[in-house]
Amino acid sequence: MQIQVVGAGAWGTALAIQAAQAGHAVTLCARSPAVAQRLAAERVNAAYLPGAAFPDSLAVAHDADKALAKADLHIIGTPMAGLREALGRLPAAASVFWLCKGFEAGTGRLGHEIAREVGPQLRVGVLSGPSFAQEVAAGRPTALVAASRDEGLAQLAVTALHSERLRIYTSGDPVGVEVGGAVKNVLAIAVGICDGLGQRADAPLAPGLNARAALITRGLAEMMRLGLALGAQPDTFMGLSGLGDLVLTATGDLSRNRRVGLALAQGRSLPEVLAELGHVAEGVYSAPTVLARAQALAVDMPITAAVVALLAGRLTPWQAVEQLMGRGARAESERS
Ligand SMILES: NC(=O)c1ccc[n+]([C@@H]2O[C@H](COP(=O)([O-])OP(=O)(O)OC[C@H]3O[C@@H](n4cnc5c(N)ncnc54)[C@H](O)[C@@H]3O)[C@@H](O)[C@H]2O)c1
Ligand SMILES: O=P(O)(O)OC[C@H](O)CO
Repeated sequence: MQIQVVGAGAWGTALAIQAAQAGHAVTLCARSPAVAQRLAAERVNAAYLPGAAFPDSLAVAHDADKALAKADLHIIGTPMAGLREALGRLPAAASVFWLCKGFEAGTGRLGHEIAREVGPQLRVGVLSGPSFAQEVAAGRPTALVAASRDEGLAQLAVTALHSERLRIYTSGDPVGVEVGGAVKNVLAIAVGICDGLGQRADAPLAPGLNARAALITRGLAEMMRLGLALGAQPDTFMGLSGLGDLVLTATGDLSRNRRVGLALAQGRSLPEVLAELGHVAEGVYSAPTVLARAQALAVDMPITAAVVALLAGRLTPWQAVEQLMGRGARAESERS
């Protein structure tokens, strides 16, 4: 297969390497000609994925390269903020998967909603699941889910990427997979804040491991409530893109979203933390849109609401703990 990967960040680069190792003709497209030139010369993406050498079969190009219109499969590895533009540049009936996890800031759209607006004839799907780019690039065992309403397209992702090191499961519920990927990032910030407070020597009454487990579990309940209101299937949230990715991102220190939360708990400012991160932390940009969509559907998301207020500087980490712990009692299984 001819595969085009647009977006040469950590994740786009890792999957381009995987697909090339699986024997496909892969072109990794960087945003600027200068970056494309550097990647082609150095054969490694030192800025975003150091240490992962490019296989010989991996070509590098600049986005505008016309030859890329011929690809059998397009993979968009930009952050959510670049998805609309990247979709808009594809041929009308192209087959495409995106890797970004979030709601579009401003419009509040999920990827499949953007695709419906930008390219109604596109064959579309989302690839998600618990996956740190560094581990995938190093060939460490990983499982992902390729979700599309077009079963043939989901199988195309299997053909492109499935291997002994990277299992690709299929799903017919792109809405559930997208909601899981977007909301887990916000929850990972919350768990990072919780764990960060727990690490502070000056805080004997800080939240600990019990609180972390409670946040993950009640966060999953929030994710499901929003997903069901948006038309997702409940089982999806127990799968790789729901519970699986939530556990990985909330507890794994490779997570950028978790690291944002850990740093905020140490009293650092958000702009300072983001400047140091050097990579995208989608939860920061998605949190307000997750909350806005939840509110429009009368879905209660108290953890998300606390993260939004905290990121906006309206709440301190300690006040967020007090606010969440001070809520009235309720049944565990309440659906709204
Ligand atoms: N890194 C991971 O482990 C991982 C795993 C699974 C999913 N994801 C998701 O994949 C997406 C990309 O993440 P990443 O880790 O590769 O990001 P990254 O921060 O490593 O790289 C981002 C890349 O996108 C480019 N970029 C930034 N803004 C852009 C825009 N508006 N339009 C086009 N390109 C833009 C940057 O130049 C850079 O090449 C995110 O939505 C992330 O949540 C990441
Ligand atoms: O580093 P994060 O927090 O963006 O998470 C990366 C992946 O989404 C984990 O599956």
